[in-house]
Amino acid sequence: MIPTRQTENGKREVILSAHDITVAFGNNVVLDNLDLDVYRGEILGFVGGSGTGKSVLMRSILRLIPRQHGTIRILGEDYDQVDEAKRIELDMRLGVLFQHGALFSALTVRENIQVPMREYLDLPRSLMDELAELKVAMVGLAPDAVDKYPSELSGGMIKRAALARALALDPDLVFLDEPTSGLDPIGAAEFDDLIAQLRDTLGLTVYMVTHDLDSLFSVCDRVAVLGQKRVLVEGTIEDMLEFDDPWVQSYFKGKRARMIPDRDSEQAAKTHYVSGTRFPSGQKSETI
Ligand SMILES: Nc1ncnc2c1ncn2[C@@H]1O[C@H](COP(=O)(O)OP(=O)(O)OP(=O)(O)O)[C@@H](O)[C@H]1O
Repeated sequence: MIPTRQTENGKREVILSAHDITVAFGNNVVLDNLDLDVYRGEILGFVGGSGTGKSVLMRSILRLIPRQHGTIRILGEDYDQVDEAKRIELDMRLGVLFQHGALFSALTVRENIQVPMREYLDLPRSLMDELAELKVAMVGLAPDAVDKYPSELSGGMIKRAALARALALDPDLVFLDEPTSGLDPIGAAEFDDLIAQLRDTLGLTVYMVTHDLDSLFSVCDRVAVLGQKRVLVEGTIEDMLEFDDPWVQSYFKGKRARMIPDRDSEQAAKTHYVSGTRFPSGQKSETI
């Protein structure tokens, strides 16, 4: 089931729309007239070969790098056409988790989470403290993690703390750049579960750049594949498996791929997996 909010005419609400996006660095055209829609309440997995431009697209959407052409609409508003006040309002609707967490090492978890609050809001310190503690609980960290420095945290805890910071302003849409990279299989599966839980409880929309097949199979409602400088195909995992393209076929059906668990039935719990991949949390390793 894809939990999406419907607009009044019954259509799924597009929360982010990238249209006709072209990004080039000198003569190196990385994205060429790319189109992509993200729907409210979904987890979209964004995949593609190394160097195809996944990070470039994410950074372009976030206006961290310029584009030559194209329109970005967030919550129906054209990012380039709105006034400064509206742009700030839209920025507050977005949260970002960069690839290695990117926490400020000189700040505690509490202070890291409060960075966006200080930037965008004018709140009393006691309220910011309460909010930081709430976010820490929300991402499944122990209460005492709030006053630790990043150097005192494990890799998985850093990802959670960075997610807590991305959630600091209660965004509608979060961008996650390879959130499970560097985590062990159990930590990665737990992180996937957390993302799915936040989608279900907060109605969060998630744009996730990933190489992690397990995340794609277990939590993504939809997948988009970047190739040939554009979105080559988008749809369900089943759509990917049927799509006639050598890269897509080898990615989703290759040695590292596995059977699709039936996510809507109890059979999922019994699904056997190809050796070498990780398992949804709560399942024991079982190989065929
Ligand atoms: N700031 C930049 N200046 C010049 N070229 C860049 C810049 N950022 C990215 N590129 C180029 O854009 C292309 C796409 O890079 P990008 O980092 O988006 O790939 P990716 O799909 O995220 O790869 P990976 O999966 O390996 O992280 C590469 O050829 C890269 O060298």
